[in-house]
Amino acid sequence: MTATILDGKATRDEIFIDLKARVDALKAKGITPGLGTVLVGDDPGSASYVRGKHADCAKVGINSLRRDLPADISQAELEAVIDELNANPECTGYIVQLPLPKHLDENAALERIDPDKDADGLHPVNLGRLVLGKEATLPCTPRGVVHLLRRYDVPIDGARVTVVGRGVTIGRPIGLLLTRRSENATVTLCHTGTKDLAAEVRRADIVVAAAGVAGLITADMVKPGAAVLDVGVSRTPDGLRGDVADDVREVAGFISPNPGGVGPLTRAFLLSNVVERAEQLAAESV
Ligand SMILES: Nc1nc(=O)c2c([nH]1)NC[C@@H]1CN(c3ccc(C(=O)N[C@@H](CCC(=O)O)C(=O)O)cc3)C=[N+]21
Repeated sequence: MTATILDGKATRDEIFIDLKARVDALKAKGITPGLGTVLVGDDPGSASYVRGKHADCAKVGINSLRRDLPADISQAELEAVIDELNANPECTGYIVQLPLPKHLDENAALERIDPDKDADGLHPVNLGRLVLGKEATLPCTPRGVVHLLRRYDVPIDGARVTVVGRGVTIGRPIGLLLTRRSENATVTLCHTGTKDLAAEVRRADIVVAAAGVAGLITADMVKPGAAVLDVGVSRTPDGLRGDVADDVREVAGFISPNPGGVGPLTRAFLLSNVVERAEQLAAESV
């Protein structure tokens, strides 16, 4: 058996068609959504991700607000830029690109973002609202995972999901989405303290690999027919590698590759969060 590919780029293109129509409708009412990015320093990887986000904005008609800051900026200077975006009516939502240089206090910076402008959905207020089941801006990568599964009709209700990795962008929050009544999955969260990772992965109908360890998930660990989403990424001497070994596609029923899987959807849902916020503001102003 060869797995069906969960195609993140094709799915992203579908989402963009919908977003573009919604942005056009907002523009007809005199509202143009704007996505801000705050990039500190000149890490080539981070710069390339930020470029990608602005290229996506251009595709759907969202304005871009770029704030590119030198690596040696002080905490106070960074927070002044955050305050400016919080106050700027052109900015519907924004992100502070992570990681920040080590001398800066990342949590203090993230908490200073206006929760209503938190396009990542990673502000403590939004994560707290998600835990409480209140309306919240949802984190982009978990939204991407759920959307990709639904797009390819992978059953989620009642499924056993094993998540590998406890990072803030995906591992921690994805269980909060997948265990809502609307998804109804049973989720196990594995990490470096897990005693028998292979056994936990082998029981899963859906595996979300987000550990950032190249090739961690091997074919012998995967239940035949399972859906395997490769979300982790590592820089290796051979280039960028995902968490999922190549031969898993001979066992899995569905696989989301990396690159070309969840990554493009993370970016699409960043824009989606901005468009949703602009629609809320438009509804409030009538
Ligand atoms: N505040 C913040 N929010 C983030 O969401 C955030 C961040 N900081 N810091 C870094 C990570 C990484 N990340 C990626 C998003 C999309 C791709 C992506 O689209 N990748 C393409 C390949 C790269 C490309 O085509 O440019 C793919 O998987 O096919 C990758 C990585 C978001 N992050």
